Amino acid sequence: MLVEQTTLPDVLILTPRRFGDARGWFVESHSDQAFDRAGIPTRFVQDNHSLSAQAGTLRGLHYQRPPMAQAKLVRCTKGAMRDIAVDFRRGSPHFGQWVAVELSAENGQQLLVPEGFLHGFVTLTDDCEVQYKCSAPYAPDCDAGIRWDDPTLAIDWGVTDPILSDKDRIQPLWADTISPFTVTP
Ligand SMILES: Cc1cn([C@H]2C[C@H](O)[C@@H](COP(=O)(O)OP(=O)(O)O[C@H]3O[C@H](C)C(=O)[C@H](O)[C@H]3O)O2)c(=O)[nH]c1=O
Repeated sequence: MLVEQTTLPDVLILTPRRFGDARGWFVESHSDQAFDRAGIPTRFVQDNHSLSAQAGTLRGLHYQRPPMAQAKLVRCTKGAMRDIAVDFRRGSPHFGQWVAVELSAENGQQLLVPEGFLHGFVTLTDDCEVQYKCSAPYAPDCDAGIRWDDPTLAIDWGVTDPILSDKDRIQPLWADTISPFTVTP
C-alpha cells in the first residue's frame, strides 16, 4: 500500500496495490495488517456507503463531537469526487487549513481523515458512489457540521451552486463554533 502525505501532514492518501490480469483487477481495499505495516493505528467499526445521483452534490462539512469523534477512510467506488478535509483541532499549526484530493473509482486512492477534522465531498460525476470506514459508530447526538461555503475557510469546491441536504444548507459558521478538538503541537 502506497502512503502519501498531503499538505495537512495527518491526512494521508493511501493507494492499495491493484493486481491486474486479463479479467480485470483485484485489490485488498482495506487491511489492518497493511495499516500495521504502515504504522497507522486507526481501526474501524462501521462502513458507510452513499450514492449521489447528480454531479455537483455536496455532502459536508461534517464531524462527530467527542466522545464519538470519527476518523474516516474514504474511497470512491463509482465515478469521481473531490474530497475535502479541514483541520479542526485547536493548537494545530494547520488549524483551519483544508486539503482537497480527487478520489475516483479509476485512481483507487483513499483519503484517511483523522479524528478532529471536518470532512466533506462534492461529486464530479453522476451516480457517484462513496464508501468510507469510520472509527466510531454513528451518534446522531454528536453529529455536527460547518457551512460548506464558510467565508473563513474559503474552500475551493470547484462548484458554486451545489446540491445540498436541508441540514447542510444551515450548518453553523466556523467563526461561531468552538472546536471540541485540541492537539498539542
Ligand atoms: C452518517 C450516517 C447517517 N445515517 C442516516 C441519517 C440520515 O437519515 C441519513 C442521511 O444522513 P446524512 O444526511 O447525515 O448523510 P450525509 O450527508 O451523506 O453525511 C455523511 O457524509 C459526510 C461526507 C460525512 O463525512 C459523514 O460521514 C456523514 O455526515 O442516513 C446513518 O444511519 N448512519 C450514519 O452513519
